[in-house]
Amino acid sequence: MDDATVRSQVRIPLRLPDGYATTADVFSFAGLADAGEHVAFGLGDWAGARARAAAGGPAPLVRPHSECLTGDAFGSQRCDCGPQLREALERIGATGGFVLYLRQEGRGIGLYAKLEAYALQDAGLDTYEANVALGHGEDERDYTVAAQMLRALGADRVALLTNNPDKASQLARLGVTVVESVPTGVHLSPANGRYLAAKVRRFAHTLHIPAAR
Ligand SMILES: Nc1nc2c(ncn2[C@@H]2O[C@H](COP(=O)(O)OP(=O)(O)OP(=O)(O)O)[C@@H](O)[C@H]2O)c(=O)[nH]1
Ligand SMILES: [Zn+2]
Repeated sequence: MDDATVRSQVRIPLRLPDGYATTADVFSFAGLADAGEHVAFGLGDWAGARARAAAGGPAPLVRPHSECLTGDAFGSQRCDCGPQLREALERIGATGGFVLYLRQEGRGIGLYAKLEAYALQDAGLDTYEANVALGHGEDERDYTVAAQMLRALGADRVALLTNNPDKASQLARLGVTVVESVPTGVHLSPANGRYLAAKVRRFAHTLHIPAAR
């Protein structure tokens, strides 16, 4: 795996629709393994958290978040992406760390294919079967760029904010020291129950979904 470098760093004040406000240092990169414009958001005292980790202290909290236009920007209820991103900004802001915003829309198949996969789910397939019916893998994400970004940021010993064991195992294989995986909250909506259940059943996500009443 080749090294990437930080290409630019700029400060952006953030205010979310619910009023939550914070400031992020947003990083771009040169030399990433694919052509995506992946960005890292340094939140809270990320520099202090990084320095403490380098001195053998606790590892900074990092969320590798795969892009979901419908959920992250438009509040789609079909998934849990928007609330997970919101949760990550606040939790990582409190402790200092990074959100890696990975341009892996639709678990790597792209936005148009994800919308087609939604239509197949409306016809009865689960989220993974729908990908396969479209000729894709169940989950096409490769986290090489996430490992490159962490190395470029000087933060390759991390606590991961995720329920997805594949993120932790791929990053560990890529040389990142994953001290622990910290689960996110469960963000159930009227329309995402089957989707969350499929993630638990098929890909061993560490989500404890309350039983339906
Ligand atoms: N193909 C496909 N992609 C989906 C569907 N629903 C959501 N996604 C995508 O799945 C990805 C979810 O990303 P994350 O929230 O980072 O990852 P995760 O695997 O759920 O793991 P966590 O870290 O626990 O949230 C995004 O890229 C979404 O666009 C779906 O039904 N089909
Ligand atoms: Zn989503």
